[in-house]
Amino acid sequence: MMSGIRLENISKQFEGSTAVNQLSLEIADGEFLVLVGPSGCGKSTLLRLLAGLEEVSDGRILLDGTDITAQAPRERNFSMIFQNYALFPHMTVEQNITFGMRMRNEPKDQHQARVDRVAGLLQLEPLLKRKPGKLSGGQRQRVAMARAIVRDPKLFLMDEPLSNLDARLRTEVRDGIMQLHQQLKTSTVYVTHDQMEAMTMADRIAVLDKGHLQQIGAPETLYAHPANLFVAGFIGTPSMNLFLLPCAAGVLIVENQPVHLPQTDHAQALTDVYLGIRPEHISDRPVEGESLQLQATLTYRELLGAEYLCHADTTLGKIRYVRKNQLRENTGDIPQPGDRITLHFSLHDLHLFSGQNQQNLHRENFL
Ligand SMILES: Nc1ncnc2c1ncn2[C@@H]1O[C@H](COP(=O)(O)OP(=O)(O)OP(=O)(O)O)[C@@H](O)[C@H]1O
Repeated sequence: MMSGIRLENISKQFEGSTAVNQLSLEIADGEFLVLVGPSGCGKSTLLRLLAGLEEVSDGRILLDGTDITAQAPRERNFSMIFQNYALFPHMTVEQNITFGMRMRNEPKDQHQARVDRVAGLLQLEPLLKRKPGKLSGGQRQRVAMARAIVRDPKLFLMDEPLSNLDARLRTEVRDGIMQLHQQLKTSTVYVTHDQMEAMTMADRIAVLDKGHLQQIGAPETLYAHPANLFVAGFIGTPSMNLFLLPCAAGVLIVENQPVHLPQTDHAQALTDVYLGIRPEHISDRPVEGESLQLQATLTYRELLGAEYLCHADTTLGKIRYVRKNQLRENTGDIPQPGDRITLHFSLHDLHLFSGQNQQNLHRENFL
Protein backbone atom coordinates (compact mmCIF):
# COMPACT_ATOMS: atom_id res chain seq x y z
CA MET A 1 0.00 0.00 0.00
CA MET A 2 1.46 3.37 -0.98
CA SER A 3 1.62 5.81 1.93
CA GLY A 4 3.61 8.85 0.93
CA ILE A 5 3.11 11.82 3.24
CA ARG A 6 3.70 15.39 2.20
CA LEU A 7 3.85 18.44 4.45
CA GLU A 8 3.40 21.70 2.56
CA ASN A 9 4.41 24.92 4.30
CA ILE A 10 3.20 23.81 7.70
CA SER A 11 3.13 26.43 10.47
CA LYS A 12 1.87 26.22 14.02
CA GLN A 13 1.45 29.21 16.30
CA PHE A 14 0.68 29.08 20.01
CA GLU A 15 -0.37 32.42 21.53
CA GLY A 16 2.36 34.57 20.09
CA SER A 17 5.06 31.92 19.66
CA THR A 18 5.76 29.97 16.49
CA ALA A 19 6.50 26.29 17.24
CA VAL A 20 6.72 25.18 13.59
CA ASN A 21 7.63 27.65 10.89
CA GLN A 22 6.71 27.13 7.18
CA LEU A 23 8.01 23.62 7.11
CA SER A 24 7.83 21.41 4.03
CA LEU A 25 9.00 17.82 3.75
CA GLU A 26 8.03 14.45 2.32
CA ILE A 27 8.03 11.04 3.94
CA ALA A 28 8.45 8.35 1.32
CA ASP A 29 6.52 5.10 1.43
CA GLY A 30 8.30 2.73 3.81
CA GLU A 31 10.76 5.35 5.01
CA PHE A 32 12.07 5.67 8.59
CA LEU A 33 12.36 9.43 9.07
CA VAL A 34 13.85 10.79 12.31
CA LEU A 35 13.03 14.32 13.51
CA VAL A 36 15.86 15.58 15.69
CA GLY A 37 16.67 18.86 17.38
CA PRO A 38 17.19 20.49 20.78
CA SER A 39 14.45 20.88 23.37
CA GLY A 40 11.73 23.26 22.18
CA CYS A 41 12.65 23.09 18.47
CA GLY A 42 9.11 21.96 17.57
CA LYS A 43 9.56 18.26 16.89
CA SER A 44 6.77 17.02 19.19
CA THR A 45 4.44 19.69 17.83
CA LEU A 46 5.17 18.52 14.29
CA LEU A 47 4.39 14.94 15.28
CA ARG A 48 1.13 16.03 16.93
CA LEU A 49 0.18 17.98 13.79
CA LEU A 50 0.79 14.84 11.73
CA ALA A 51 -1.35 12.81 14.15
CA GLY A 52 -4.14 15.39 14.00
CA LEU A 53 -3.88 16.08 17.74
CA GLU A 54 -3.10 19.74 16.95
CA GLU A 55 -4.59 21.86 14.17
CA VAL A 56 -2.17 23.50 11.75
CA SER A 57 -2.23 27.32 11.67
CA ASP A 58 -1.20 27.27 8.04
CA GLY A 59 -0.23 24.78 5.32
CA ARG A 60 -1.46 21.37 4.17
CA ILE A 61 -0.86 17.69 4.94
CA LEU A 62 -1.30 15.24 2.07
CA LEU A 63 -1.50 11.44 2.30
CA ASP A 64 -1.01 9.73 -1.07
CA GLY A 65 -2.04 13.01 -2.70
CA THR A 66 -5.23 13.40 -0.63
CA ASP A 67 -5.55 16.45 1.61
CA ILE A 68 -5.99 15.16 5.17
CA THR A 69 -5.31 18.49 6.94
CA ALA A 70 -8.86 18.67 8.32
CA GLN A 71 -9.20 14.96 9.15
CA ALA A 72 -9.68 13.85 12.77
CA PRO A 73 -6.97 11.64 14.27
CA ARG A 74 -9.14 8.53 13.98
CA GLU A 75 -9.75 8.98 10.25
CA ARG A 76 -6.03 9.13 9.51
CA ASN A 77 -5.27 5.57 10.66
CA PHE A 78 -1.87 6.54 12.06
CA SER A 79 -0.53 4.89 15.17
CA MET A 80 1.31 6.76 17.89
CA ILE A 81 3.84 5.37 20.37
CA PHE A 82 4.76 7.70 23.25
CA GLN A 83 7.46 7.58 25.87
CA ASN A 84 4.84 6.87 28.52
CA TYR A 85 3.25 3.75 27.15
CA ALA A 86 0.07 3.48 29.22
CA LEU A 87 -0.96 -0.16 29.44
CA PHE A 88 -4.09 -1.22 31.31
CA PRO A 89 -2.79 -2.90 34.48
CA HIS A 90 -5.84 -5.11 35.06
CA MET A 91 -5.79 -6.60 31.55
CA THR A 92 -3.50 -9.31 30.23
CA VAL A 93 -1.00 -8.57 27.48
CA GLU A 94 -3.37 -10.12 24.96
CA GLN A 95 -6.32 -8.03 26.17
CA ASN A 96 -4.17 -4.91 26.01
CA ILE A 97 -3.26 -5.70 22.42
CA THR A 98 -6.84 -6.39 21.33
CA PHE A 99 -8.37 -3.49 23.28
CA GLY A 100 -8.68 -1.19 20.26
CA MET A 101 -10.18 -3.91 18.10
CA ARG A 102 -12.74 -4.74 20.78
CA MET A 103 -13.65 -1.06 21.16
CA ARG A 104 -14.24 -0.84 17.43
CA ASN A 105 -16.36 -4.03 17.57
CA GLU A 106 -14.20 -5.71 14.98
CA PRO A 107 -15.14 -9.35 14.27
CA LYS A 108 -13.68 -11.61 16.97
CA ASP A 109 -12.49 -14.25 14.53
CA GLN A 110 -9.95 -11.77 13.15
CA HIS A 111 -8.48 -11.04 16.58
CA GLN A 112 -6.61 -14.25 17.02
CA ALA A 113 -4.83 -14.20 13.68
CA ARG A 114 -3.67 -10.62 14.18
CA VAL A 115 -2.57 -11.15 17.76
CA ASP A 116 -0.60 -14.23 16.70
CA ARG A 117 1.13 -12.24 13.98
CA VAL A 118 2.25 -9.30 16.16
CA ALA A 119 3.09 -11.55 19.11
CA GLY A 120 5.34 -13.51 16.77
CA LEU A 121 6.96 -10.37 15.40
CA LEU A 122 7.68 -8.98 18.86
CA GLN A 123 8.37 -12.29 20.61
CA LEU A 124 5.48 -11.85 22.98
CA GLU A 125 3.95 -15.36 22.72
CA PRO A 126 5.10 -16.52 26.17
CA LEU A 127 3.78 -13.34 27.78
CA LEU A 128 0.26 -13.10 26.34
CA LYS A 129 -1.52 -14.25 29.51
CA ARG A 130 0.56 -12.10 31.88
CA LYS A 131 -0.42 -8.71 33.28
CA PRO A 132 1.79 -5.63 32.77
CA GLY A 133 2.90 -5.61 36.42
CA LYS A 134 4.76 -8.86 35.77
CA LEU A 135 6.75 -7.51 32.80
CA SER A 136 10.11 -5.75 32.48
CA GLY A 137 10.28 -2.21 31.06
CA GLY A 138 11.45 -3.51 27.68
CA GLN A 139 8.68 -6.09 27.56
CA ARG A 140 6.09 -3.42 28.37
CA GLN A 141 7.39 -1.25 25.58
CA ARG A 142 7.10 -4.21 23.21
CA VAL A 143 3.45 -4.67 24.26
CA ALA A 144 2.83 -0.96 23.57
CA MET A 145 4.34 -1.46 20.13
CA ALA A 146 2.25 -4.56 19.53
CA ARG A 147 -0.87 -2.57 20.39
CA ALA A 148 0.18 0.11 17.92
CA ILE A 149 0.97 -2.21 15.01
CA VAL A 150 -1.94 -4.60 15.39
CA ARG A 151 -4.09 -1.95 13.65
CA ASP A 152 -1.93 -2.10 10.53
CA PRO A 153 -1.58 1.70 10.43
CA LYS A 154 -0.49 3.72 7.40
CA LEU A 155 2.09 5.59 9.46
CA PHE A 156 3.81 5.11 12.80
CA LEU A 157 4.46 8.20 14.88
CA MET A 158 6.95 7.66 17.70
CA ASP A 159 7.78 10.32 20.28
CA GLU A 160 10.98 9.46 22.17
CA PRO A 161 9.88 5.86 22.81
CA LEU A 162 13.24 4.93 24.36
CA SER A 163 13.68 7.84 26.73
CA ASN A 164 12.30 6.14 29.85
CA LEU A 165 14.43 3.02 29.46
CA ASP A 166 17.86 2.33 30.94
CA ALA A 167 20.86 2.07 28.61
CA ARG A 168 20.74 -1.70 28.09
CA LEU A 169 16.98 -1.79 27.47
CA ARG A 170 17.24 1.16 25.16
CA THR A 171 19.54 -0.79 22.86
CA GLU A 172 17.27 -3.85 23.05
CA VAL A 173 14.08 -1.91 22.23
CA ARG A 174 15.86 0.13 19.55
CA ASP A 175 16.97 -3.08 17.82
CA GLY A 176 13.40 -4.36 18.15
CA ILE A 177 12.02 -1.24 16.46
CA MET A 178 14.55 -1.55 13.63
CA GLN A 179 13.78 -5.25 13.07
CA LEU A 180 10.09 -4.52 13.07
CA HIS A 181 10.59 -1.80 10.51
CA GLN A 182 12.60 -4.17 8.32
CA GLN A 183 9.70 -6.60 8.32
CA LEU A 184 6.69 -4.29 8.13
CA LYS A 185 8.15 -1.43 6.07
CA THR A 186 5.51 0.90 7.49
CA SER A 187 6.43 4.58 7.01
CA THR A 188 7.62 5.92 10.36
CA VAL A 189 8.28 9.35 11.84
CA TYR A 190 10.42 9.08 14.95
CA VAL A 191 11.17 12.00 17.28
CA THR A 192 14.30 12.23 19.43
CA HIS A 193 16.62 14.87 20.85
CA ASP A 194 19.48 12.35 20.69
CA GLN A 195 21.50 12.73 17.50
CA MET A 196 23.25 9.36 18.02
CA GLU A 197 19.86 7.63 18.07
CA ALA A 198 18.95 9.53 14.91
CA MET A 199 22.20 8.55 13.17
CA THR A 200 21.84 4.85 13.95
CA MET A 201 18.14 4.46 13.15
CA ALA A 202 17.21 6.82 10.33
CA ASP A 203 16.89 6.33 6.61
CA ARG A 204 16.81 10.12 6.57
CA ILE A 205 17.17 12.68 9.35
CA ALA A 206 15.32 16.01 9.49
CA VAL A 207 17.14 18.50 11.75
CA LEU A 208 14.92 21.18 13.33
CA ASP A 209 15.90 24.33 15.18
CA LYS A 210 13.48 27.01 16.41
CA GLY A 211 10.66 25.58 14.31
CA HIS A 212 12.66 25.71 11.08
CA LEU A 213 13.80 22.72 9.05
CA GLN A 214 17.60 23.09 8.91
CA GLN A 215 18.47 20.12 6.70
CA ILE A 216 17.03 16.78 5.65
CA GLY A 217 19.06 13.89 4.29
CA ALA A 218 20.75 10.54 4.91
CA PRO A 219 22.81 10.39 8.13
CA GLU A 220 26.01 10.13 6.07
CA THR A 221 25.10 13.26 4.09
CA LEU A 222 24.41 15.33 7.20
CA TYR A 223 27.66 14.17 8.78
CA ALA A 224 29.82 14.79 5.70
CA HIS A 225 28.04 17.86 4.31
CA PRO A 226 26.24 19.82 7.03
CA ALA A 227 24.30 22.60 5.31
CA ASN A 228 24.93 25.16 8.03
CA LEU A 229 26.66 25.86 11.33
CA PHE A 230 23.77 24.53 13.42
CA VAL A 231 23.73 21.10 11.75
CA ALA A 232 27.54 20.98 11.87
CA GLY A 233 27.52 21.47 15.63
CA PHE A 234 24.52 19.23 16.29
CA ILE A 235 25.33 16.09 14.26
CA GLY A 236 28.34 14.00 15.33
CA THR A 237 29.88 13.10 18.72
CA PRO A 238 32.19 14.43 19.95
CA SER A 239 30.95 17.56 18.22
CA MET A 240 32.82 19.45 15.51
CA ASN A 241 35.45 22.02 16.54
CA LEU A 242 34.30 25.43 15.26
CA PHE A 243 36.31 28.67 15.19
CA LEU A 244 35.23 32.10 13.94
CA LEU A 245 38.22 33.57 12.07
CA PRO A 246 38.76 36.81 10.16
CA CYS A 247 39.32 36.66 6.41
CA ALA A 248 39.96 39.07 3.55
CA ALA A 249 39.71 38.88 -0.25
CA GLY A 250 38.54 35.27 -0.10
CA VAL A 251 41.51 34.07 1.94
CA LEU A 252 41.47 32.81 5.50
CA ILE A 253 44.73 32.73 7.44
CA VAL A 254 45.14 29.79 9.83
CA GLU A 255 48.39 30.19 11.77
CA ASN A 256 50.20 31.75 8.78
CA GLN A 257 48.75 29.21 6.35
CA PRO A 258 46.34 30.51 3.68
CA VAL A 259 43.03 28.72 3.09
CA HIS A 260 41.25 29.77 -0.10
CA LEU A 261 37.50 30.17 0.14
CA PRO A 262 35.24 29.02 -2.74
CA GLN A 263 35.20 31.49 -5.64
CA THR A 264 31.68 32.77 -5.05
CA ASP A 265 30.71 36.43 -4.70
CA HIS A 266 29.39 35.75 -1.23
CA ALA A 267 32.59 34.04 -0.02
CA GLN A 268 34.88 36.66 -1.56
CA ALA A 269 33.03 39.47 0.24
CA LEU A 270 33.14 37.87 3.71
CA THR A 271 35.13 39.36 6.58
CA ASP A 272 34.80 36.36 8.84
CA VAL A 273 34.28 32.65 8.41
CA TYR A 274 33.65 29.68 10.69
CA LEU A 275 36.23 26.97 10.25
CA GLY A 276 35.04 23.51 11.28
CA ILE A 277 37.04 20.34 11.82
CA ARG A 278 35.78 17.11 13.39
CA PRO A 279 37.77 15.68 16.34
CA GLU A 280 38.20 12.38 14.49
CA HIS A 281 39.86 14.17 11.54
CA ILE A 282 42.68 15.67 13.62
CA SER A 283 45.91 13.86 14.38
CA ASP A 284 48.97 14.62 16.51
CA ARG A 285 51.01 12.92 13.80
CA PRO A 286 51.48 14.06 10.19
CA VAL A 287 48.66 13.25 7.77
CA GLU A 288 48.85 12.52 4.04
CA GLY A 289 48.04 15.08 1.36
CA GLU A 290 47.53 18.83 1.64
CA SER A 291 47.11 19.65 5.29
CA LEU A 292 47.14 22.38 7.92
CA GLN A 293 49.14 22.40 11.12
CA LEU A 294 48.33 23.94 14.48
CA GLN A 295 50.69 24.33 17.42
CA ALA A 296 49.00 23.14 20.60
CA THR A 297 49.43 22.21 24.24
CA LEU A 298 47.68 19.10 25.48
CA THR A 299 45.55 19.97 28.51
CA TYR A 300 43.93 16.63 29.37
CA ARG A 301 42.87 13.27 27.94
CA GLU A 302 39.74 11.20 28.47
CA LEU A 303 39.98 7.48 27.85
CA LEU A 304 36.80 6.43 26.04
CA GLY A 305 37.90 2.81 25.49
CA ALA A 306 39.12 2.24 21.95
CA GLU A 307 40.26 5.85 21.82
CA TYR A 308 41.23 8.91 23.79
CA LEU A 309 39.39 12.22 23.51
CA CYS A 310 42.25 14.72 23.82
CA HIS A 311 41.78 18.35 24.78
CA ALA A 312 44.33 20.96 23.73
CA ASP A 313 44.84 24.71 23.69
CA THR A 314 45.74 26.37 20.37
CA THR A 315 46.06 29.97 19.17
CA LEU A 316 42.54 29.56 17.68
CA GLY A 317 41.09 28.39 20.99
CA LYS A 318 40.33 25.09 22.68
CA ILE A 319 40.29 22.08 20.39
CA ARG A 320 39.36 18.42 20.84
CA TYR A 321 40.71 15.50 18.88
CA VAL A 322 40.43 11.73 18.93
CA ARG A 323 43.45 9.47 19.23
CA LYS A 324 43.34 5.69 18.90
CA ASN A 325 44.23 3.80 22.05
CA GLN A 326 46.84 1.45 20.66
CA LEU A 327 47.63 -0.69 23.65
CA ARG A 328 50.79 -2.15 22.17
CA GLU A 329 52.10 1.29 21.35
CA ASN A 330 55.11 2.53 23.26
CA THR A 331 53.33 4.64 25.91
CA GLY A 332 56.09 7.23 25.56
CA ASP A 333 54.53 8.15 22.16
CA ILE A 334 51.22 9.23 23.70
CA PRO A 335 51.24 12.97 24.51
CA GLN A 336 50.95 13.79 28.21
CA PRO A 337 49.13 16.78 29.68
CA GLY A 338 51.38 19.83 29.33
CA ASP A 339 53.19 18.49 26.22
CA ARG A 340 53.68 20.79 23.24
CA ILE A 341 52.25 19.04 20.17
CA THR A 342 51.54 19.75 16.51
CA LEU A 343 48.06 18.93 15.24
CA HIS A 344 47.51 18.03 11.60
CA PHE A 345 44.37 17.87 9.50
CA SER A 346 43.70 17.42 5.82
CA LEU A 347 42.23 20.31 3.81
CA HIS A 348 39.63 17.82 2.51
CA ASP A 349 38.20 17.48 6.00
CA LEU A 350 37.71 21.22 6.57
CA HIS A 351 34.20 22.68 6.76
CA LEU A 352 33.72 26.40 6.07
CA PHE A 353 30.64 28.42 7.02
CA SER A 354 29.77 32.02 6.27
CA GLY A 355 30.27 34.33 9.25
CA GLN A 356 27.31 36.27 7.89
CA ASN A 357 24.50 33.74 7.36
CA GLN A 358 26.17 30.62 8.81
CA GLN A 359 25.56 28.60 5.62
CA ASN A 360 28.13 26.09 4.36
CA LEU A 361 30.29 27.89 1.79
CA HIS A 362 30.56 24.70 -0.25
CA ARG A 363 26.84 24.13 -0.20
CA GLU A 364 26.41 24.66 -3.92
CA ASN A 365 28.85 21.80 -4.52
CA PHE A 366 26.72 19.17 -2.90
CA LEU A 367 23.09 20.29 -3.02
N1 LIG B 1 0.18 23.62 23.87
C1 LIG B 1 1.10 24.57 23.78
N2 LIG B 1 0.82 25.86 24.13
C2 LIG B 1 1.76 26.82 24.03
N3 LIG B 1 3.02 26.62 23.59
C3 LIG B 1 3.37 25.38 23.24
C4 LIG B 1 2.43 24.27 23.32
N4 LIG B 1 3.07 23.15 22.90
C5 LIG B 1 4.34 23.53 22.57
N5 LIG B 1 4.53 24.86 22.77
C6 LIG B 1 5.75 25.61 22.49
O1 LIG B 1 6.18 25.32 21.19
C7 LIG B 1 7.59 25.16 21.10
C8 LIG B 1 7.94 23.79 20.56
O2 LIG B 1 7.55 22.79 21.47
P1 LIG B 1 7.72 21.22 21.19
O3 LIG B 1 7.14 20.50 22.36
O4 LIG B 1 7.19 20.90 19.86
O5 LIG B 1 9.30 21.08 21.19
P2 LIG B 1 10.19 19.77 21.21
O6 LIG B 1 11.22 19.98 20.19
O7 LIG B 1 9.36 18.56 21.11
O8 LIG B 1 10.85 19.86 22.65
P3 LIG B 1 11.12 18.71 23.75
O9 LIG B 1 12.23 17.87 23.20
O10 LIG B 1 11.53 19.51 24.95
O11 LIG B 1 9.83 17.96 23.93
C9 LIG B 1 8.11 25.39 22.51
O12 LIG B 1 8.56 26.71 22.59
C10 LIG B 1 6.90 25.16 23.39
O13 LIG B 1 6.98 25.93 24.55
